[in-house]
Amino acid sequence: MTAVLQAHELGRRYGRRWALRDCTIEIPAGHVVGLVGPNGAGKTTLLKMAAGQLAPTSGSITVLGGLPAAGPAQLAKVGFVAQDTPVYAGLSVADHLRLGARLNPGWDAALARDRIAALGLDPAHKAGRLSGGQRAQLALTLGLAKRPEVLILDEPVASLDPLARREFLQGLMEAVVEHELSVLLSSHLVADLERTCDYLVVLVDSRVRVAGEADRLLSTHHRLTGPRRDPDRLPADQEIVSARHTERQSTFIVRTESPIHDPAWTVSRLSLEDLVLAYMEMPAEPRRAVLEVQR
Ligand SMILES: Nc1ncnc2c1ncn2[C@@H]1O[C@H](COP(=O)(O)OP(=O)(O)OP(=O)(O)O)[C@@H](O)[C@H]1O
Repeated sequence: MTAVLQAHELGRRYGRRWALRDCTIEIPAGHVVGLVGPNGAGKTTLLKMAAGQLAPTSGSITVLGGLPAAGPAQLAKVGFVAQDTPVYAGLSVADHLRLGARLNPGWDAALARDRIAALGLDPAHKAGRLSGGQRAQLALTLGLAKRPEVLILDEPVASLDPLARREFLQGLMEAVVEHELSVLLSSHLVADLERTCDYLVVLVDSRVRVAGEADRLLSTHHRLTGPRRDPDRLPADQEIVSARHTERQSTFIVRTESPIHDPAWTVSRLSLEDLVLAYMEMPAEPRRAVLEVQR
């Protein structure tokens, strides 16, 4: 199956500063992919390169096997909803749908109309008078009605309250199931991604720290708690993501494919949030660095 996004040593620099560097990644199609990382990590930079709005400084990127924005066919396959829910304040909801129909050859007018009705939005309402949540829903509707194969959403829920956030993500999940599309979505809030995403990419300081299917990441990462131990005495196949020590006790988060039999450890599973936070806190050059978990 063609990868939804494939990048090889991809990098983007602004002046002398790298916003994204050495990004080598292959994300299979058919997932809801969460791109997570703190402010300034490089999420928007990666998504804009995938959408063809920004050219790489180095390396290469393909989306569904094609170069981003390489022509009408590629443009039709990829929907992009930029940060801050881009709608035109002076245009009505109906105007937005007309514009969408004009600009997109594969426009699904029935989908757009039905979704707007289901959301209870008045087609005559000006977008500038909609709430943040309603604007986000309008932008999502435009992205979905284009009927892309992959929908890229940059921080779609950042400005929404928890209820609007949940409604937005629920609507997105329903659309994913109904239209069988892949989704790439960025957020700095892990809790949003926990319910929504089945594939995760963690970006910190312009580098990919870890990437992989959520289930697989969860089954290969463990928290070990036990008597204080030097990290160098852990088996070589246990890659250390984080280590904390008190005078008597050590707690490690490790990644390993092998079962852990050491009776000295209490082994516990991680939540996705624990896992992401551990990678966010991981120093850039840890002992036995874990850079990527890819499948
Ligand atoms: N147009 C630009 N000119 C100069 N530097 C930029 C530009 N756009 C982004 N950067 C820098 O590149 C880095 C990555 O930015 P990017 O917007 O990709 O991060 P992000 O992870 O999306 O952050 P956020 O969560 O705050 O949206 C940051 O240090 C940012 O300051």
